[in-house]
Amino acid sequence: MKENNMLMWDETLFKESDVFELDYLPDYFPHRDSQLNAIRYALKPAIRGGRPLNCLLFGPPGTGKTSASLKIFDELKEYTDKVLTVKVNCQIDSTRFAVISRIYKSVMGVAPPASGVSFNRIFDKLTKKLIDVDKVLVVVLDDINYLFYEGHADEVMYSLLRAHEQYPGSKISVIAIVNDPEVIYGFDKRVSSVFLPEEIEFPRYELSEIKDILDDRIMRGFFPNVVTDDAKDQMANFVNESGDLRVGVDLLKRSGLNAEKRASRKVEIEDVKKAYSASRSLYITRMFANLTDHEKLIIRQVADTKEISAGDLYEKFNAETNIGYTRFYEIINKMISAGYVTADFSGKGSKGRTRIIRSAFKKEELADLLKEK
Ligand SMILES: Nc1ncnc2c1ncn2[C@@H]1O[C@H](COP(=O)(O)OP(=O)(O)OP(=O)(O)O)[C@@H](O)[C@H]1O
Repeated sequence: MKENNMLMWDETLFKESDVFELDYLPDYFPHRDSQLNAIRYALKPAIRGGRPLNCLLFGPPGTGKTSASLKIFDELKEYTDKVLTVKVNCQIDSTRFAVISRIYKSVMGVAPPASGVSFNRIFDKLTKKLIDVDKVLVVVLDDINYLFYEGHADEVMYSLLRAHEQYPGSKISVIAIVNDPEVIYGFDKRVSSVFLPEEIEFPRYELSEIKDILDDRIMRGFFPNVVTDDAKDQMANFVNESGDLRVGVDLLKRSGLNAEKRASRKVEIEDVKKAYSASRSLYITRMFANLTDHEKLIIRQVADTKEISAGDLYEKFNAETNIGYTRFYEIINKMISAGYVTADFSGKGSKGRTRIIRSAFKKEELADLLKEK
């Protein structure tokens, strides 16, 4: 009898669609043991009621920084009730008042009044509560770079990290999450002298690691044998272009939905290819939002050409910004290590070997983002 490859109306390929949601915290969290151990070590003093060490988790997008901290929070809560944990998404809460309101709400169980009350009043109530109940507070400031844009980073960090000076007995520590570790050089001295974080790097995942993580998600999320081997390989190769696991999780979901749309019982390579442009544009939009204006300009200048020598690019960049060679090289090297541009040596240059820079993005992929600038 011929196998029925068509899906009935009430059938689905998804066994557990929650595992493809971005806030899903996976049980299986491989290839991050050293990072998880480093966070455990930093938070250990909290178990004895002490103030934990501060941490700086850094690495490219989608490398598990947020998930790793949340997993350790879960572990910690199983161990002790001495610790309160809060995650603040600084892209959403990007002012001192917003950050403290978020923490207040989590600790007190109610939001502070939206107006007519000062930061100091709220902070005062919050810290007194922590002292009263004798709890340690660990705050994750996710995407902390967003606090710098309007100049709130120092005030937020200062308030949290020096709280014990004003309120003896309060114990607050911070886990700052960021793509680019250079962010710590942006803090003012009063903050950097107390932040002194454990720096924990989250490197890009390798292809074999991506495959391993995606396989586990497929096993949990889809019914058996739904995703073909070709489709799996295609997905892993796509994710490997950016190294961003978030693209992978999104790709799995969209590919499954594409297959269902065709009423197919299998997720095939065509479903993955069709899904990829939406998943990739999600990645590019997020990547772009995290760049400084100078970095955006370089990305645009490289994408405008098929390829450009490093010297010519410097001249174009310098003409618009007046920025010198050393800083230009720092920015370009950062863009290379993030994988946003590539650099190959060519034998051609008039002064010997020259670096040829190419964009990792097509001009069209950036067009909408660049229009906003
Ligand atoms: N080692 C891993 N095992 C399983 N899933 C992972 C792993 N690393 C990342 N993921 C998944 O990838 C997605 C992105 O992870 P996460 O948000 O923790 O990354 P991030 O480094 O904090 O990203 P960003 O810098 O963009 O905020 C999540 O859905 C997460 O479940």
